[in-house]
Amino acid sequence: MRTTWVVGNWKMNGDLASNAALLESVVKSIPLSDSAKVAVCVPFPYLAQVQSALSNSAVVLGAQDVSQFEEGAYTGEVSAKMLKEFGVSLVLVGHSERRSLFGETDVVVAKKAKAALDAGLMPVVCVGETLAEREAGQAQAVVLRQFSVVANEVGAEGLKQSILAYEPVWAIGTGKTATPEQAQEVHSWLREALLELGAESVSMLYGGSVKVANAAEIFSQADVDGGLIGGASLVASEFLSIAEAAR
Ligand SMILES: O=C[C@H](O)COP(=O)(O)O
Repeated sequence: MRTTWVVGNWKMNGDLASNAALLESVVKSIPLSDSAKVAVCVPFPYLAQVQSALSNSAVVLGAQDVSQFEEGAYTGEVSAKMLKEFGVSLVLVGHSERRSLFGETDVVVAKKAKAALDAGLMPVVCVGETLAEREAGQAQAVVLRQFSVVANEVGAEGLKQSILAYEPVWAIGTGKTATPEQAQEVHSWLREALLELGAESVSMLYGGSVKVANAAEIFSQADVDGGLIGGASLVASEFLSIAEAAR
């Protein structure tokens, strides 16, 4: 039985006042026992604020990145152990913005997933092709390469403690969503790869311009187990309606 997740990624947005208002609306509307799990991945400086706002709620606290290193002279880095101390349960690794803007390679992403797992965090491993790669017919090769580097690092047991997220780079923040069929096709490639490793129960999310209008149809695809939501996670009513669509 796969778990359905709706994970909000605030990216580099928010401030103390708007976070408080957003969380108040989200927390009061998410039932303590829910068929879909809801999480928010927030910027590091707000972890303490959000941890406190989410106490006694079913909403799970997540971060957007984690260091591949455990501890030491790594200026600017935040370790998995530090995230744990603030009640973080899951962490995004390999988001396309980290890969393209901050030079994270497949190997670095895999090490981050391993560091998260070693500290007892659930990595949300993001994969996805660019428009140029899709147009060159390379989507399958790219996504499976990104997946397999992580799989080799963490093994089947590590994958079973992880979530996968397929985010076509061309659909992120562009308003251009993959069609439900395009999303399902990529998810089916990944599901097959998971099956070969005996890890087919891993939840797989779709991300990229998910909105209230398209969420239900995307989530109804056979291999889609919810969504990774960027822009729409900053508006309580939209995020809550998307969570509703996942139930
Ligand atoms: O992590 C979330 C994704 O990058 C999707 O962002 P978006 O919903 O704003 O397109």
